[in-house]
Amino acid sequence: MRSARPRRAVDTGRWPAPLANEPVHATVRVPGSKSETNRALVLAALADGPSRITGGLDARDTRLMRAGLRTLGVRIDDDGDSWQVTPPANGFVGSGEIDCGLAGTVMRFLPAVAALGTGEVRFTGDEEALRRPMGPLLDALSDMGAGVEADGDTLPVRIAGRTNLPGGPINLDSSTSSQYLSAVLLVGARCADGLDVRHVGGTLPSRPHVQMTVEMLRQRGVRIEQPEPDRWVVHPGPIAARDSVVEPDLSNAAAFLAAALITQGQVTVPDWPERTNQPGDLARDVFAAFGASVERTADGLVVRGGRRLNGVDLDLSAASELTPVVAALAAVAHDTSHLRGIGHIRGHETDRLAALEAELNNLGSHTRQTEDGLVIHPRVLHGGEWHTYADHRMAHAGALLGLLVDDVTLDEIGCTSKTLPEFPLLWAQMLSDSDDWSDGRREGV
Ligand SMILES: O=C(O)C1=C[C@@H](OP(=O)(O)O)[C@@H](O)[C@H](O)C1
Ligand SMILES: C=C(OP(=O)(O)O)C(=O)O
Repeated sequence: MRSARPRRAVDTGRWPAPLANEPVHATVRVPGSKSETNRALVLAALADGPSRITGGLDARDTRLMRAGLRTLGVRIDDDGDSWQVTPPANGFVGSGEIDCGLAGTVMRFLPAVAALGTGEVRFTGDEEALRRPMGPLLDALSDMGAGVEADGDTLPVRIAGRTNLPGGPINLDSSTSSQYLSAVLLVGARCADGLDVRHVGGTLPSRPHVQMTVEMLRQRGVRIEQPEPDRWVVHPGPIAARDSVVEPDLSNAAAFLAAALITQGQVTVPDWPERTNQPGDLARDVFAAFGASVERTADGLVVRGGRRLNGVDLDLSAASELTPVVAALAAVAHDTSHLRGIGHIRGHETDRLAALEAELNNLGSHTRQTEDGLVIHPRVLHGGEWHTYADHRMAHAGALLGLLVDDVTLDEIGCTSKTLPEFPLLWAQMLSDSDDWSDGRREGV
């Protein structure tokens, strides 16, 4: 049954970033994790029966995932806050085109699913998506026995599936994105010979995301071993259907928590999980390094900004999604910051190292790219246009600086719909809660 839930209006176009008149004091509840939602959808589609997903994120990336799975023959019934996913009775029946938008999880995970089906599927996406790397995944799928046709190492690609995809031993260089590795792990159990995959090449980024894949597979009865740090063995067998509840998106939460640091205020995010594989959880350590107080309470995770923001020296390889928000904080800190281990984010929604260098410097910062990161020398910033490059996290970074710096305007806010269509609304609510809090405080004095 489809819900009659009204569609949210999505803000698009230019967006003057609101200035914080007071330290931000707010509680912000963020919707479900993109990474967990899209894994839960894929695993439900691969499972041996119907599964229900509750609290899944409803945003562009997860809509594209649902649309793509439907193209492959999966039935998804949307019932308000939860979705019932029914795998196709006779295997995936792909013939047609799947739009990946700008979603890394869609463009990497679904070709692996299509490799198990009959027919040929064409994958395409936004203009920016056509620059994101795919080569190592395409080589891996071909080594596993799928038919792969592409002009180069990027979208568009055609995948011709096989119902008895062999799988077996493969080498895969996942140093430019952990998503290739997650993609093959997700389908490994459904291959005739299972999968024995070795990561070969430079450093594997985003290890918590790989661990998220492994644990979600294990929760569904898949036998998966890691005999060496960079080798995973997935035994062939069914993936058990399982109902699941999605955690809040901690990387999206980080943008709101960072508002406490930049304004010396306090932000609470309810339902912060005790234990999680989301790399956004590393924001707790990152914010502490900047000098904030970070505390788990019965109300959620509470972050309080300190009197000054320290410069930081951080390897963000495990949690590179946090880079734009961290870079924004670093730009207004007291000392120079070094962000390392994030060369691969040149292949994210945009080249994030180049984008951050250009946009921070445009506001008066002294920021420079290195081979694998950024060096950010704080300066007094001034207003200006902040280009978002269709990148939701660039928008978060611009909004954050706009709290402190007068006259920052984002050229396009609609890109936040990728993982958080309600970003402008939640940001405005956070500020109006803060005004209420400071009015109450004044009255109370
Ligand atoms: O598997 C996932 O859900 C993700 C893995 C990471 O990709 P990279 O390894 O390409 O950084 C992360 O940045 C992305 O936002 C989501
Ligand atoms: C890199 C990101 O997204 P994607 O899933 O498209 O790779 C991100 O959300 O920061």
